[in-house]
Amino acid sequence: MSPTPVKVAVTGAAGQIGYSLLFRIASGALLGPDTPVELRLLEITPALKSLEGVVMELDDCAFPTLAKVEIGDDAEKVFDGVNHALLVGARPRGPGMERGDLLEANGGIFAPQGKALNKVAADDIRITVTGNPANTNALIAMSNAPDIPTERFSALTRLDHNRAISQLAAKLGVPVTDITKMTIWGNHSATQYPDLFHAEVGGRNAAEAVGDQEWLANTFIPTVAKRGAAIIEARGASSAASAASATIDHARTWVEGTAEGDWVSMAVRSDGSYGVEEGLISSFPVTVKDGAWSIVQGLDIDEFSRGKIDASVAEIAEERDAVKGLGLI
Ligand SMILES: NC(=O)c1ccc[n+]([C@@H]2O[C@H](COP(=O)([O-])OP(=O)(O)OC[C@H]3O[C@@H](n4cnc5c(N)ncnc54)[C@H](O)[C@@H]3O)[C@@H](O)[C@H]2O)c1
Ligand SMILES: O=C(O)C[C@H](O)C(=O)O
Repeated sequence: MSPTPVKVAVTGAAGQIGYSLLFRIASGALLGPDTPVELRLLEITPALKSLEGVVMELDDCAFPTLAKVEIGDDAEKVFDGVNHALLVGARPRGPGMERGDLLEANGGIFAPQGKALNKVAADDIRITVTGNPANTNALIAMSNAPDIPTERFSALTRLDHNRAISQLAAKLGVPVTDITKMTIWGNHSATQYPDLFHAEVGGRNAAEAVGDQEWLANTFIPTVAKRGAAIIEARGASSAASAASATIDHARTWVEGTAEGDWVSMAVRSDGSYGVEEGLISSFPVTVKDGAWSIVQGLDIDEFSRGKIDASVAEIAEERDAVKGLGLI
């Protein structure tokens, strides 16, 4: 095992996602069985007692890869020297709420956290925002961390990506491992666009394999895009274990890279690719190599896809304008 632990910060560590995420990270699911991990857990003061209980449980697992756990309510202390920051802590959506309702409540969390990361994180810091509205929270954190390269900020659309793979696999009766090149474009919200025109099933174009535009437009897309709401409706609480799992998938791909001939979905700062306004945090198909992501270039976007991407990006721009109005960026 390598001697120096990798420092992984998790915010909202006493929450629902945290309760699944921490045990996965500690057991090596993020960085593998040979890399010790030091967990740095940030919570608000009233949640620290509950977090102490979670730490007792982490201790009781005796994970060989867990080198140390530190907890606290001071972002500058918790983020000191961290290599990965998984920003989960935010107020989740309740029944009937849209993600936009969360902008103000959660925006105030991500500006100070961006500032703290800017001040004390390690030089190789990589930041993944899971807390909603994830794209805009990532923009807020990024805008408040001028010394951290913008490509180190990302927001989670891997859960949507995984949901899209799962729905497609079920429709075609194939294993999820047959599906490659899935893309989620745009916002982690109901406007997101899960794209089957570039996905492949066993090497064959997915939209052609489905051969049913009606299903694609009126079942597949809304099922994936509204899955978060369906889970809230069914569970009375937002997705947690699947969100934690996707957060691990996202951060692990960032470390390990994408498989040859495949890509993943990540919400990252747009460089203007595919007509997405530069500077917005939007989901794209990306490949990852040596710890750096690149937006997949050269995909043909037809009129149907263009309309869907534009609608979701327009929503991200509206959120950007709203947080600008609130002085958060
Ligand atoms: N991007 C995605 O795919 C995805 C999926 C599921 C959930 N989410 C979002 O993740 C977030 C967390 O969900 P959850 O179910 O774990 O919620 P939760 O309410 O169970 O936990 C959130 C935790 O964050 C903590 N917190 C609040 N403000 C904080 C701050 N300033 N610093 C540190 N911690 C803080 C709270 O005390 C709480 O323990 C929500 O915003 C939810 O909507 C995103
Ligand atoms: O939809 C939500 O508010 C929760 C989460 O973002 C999800 O997609 O499950």
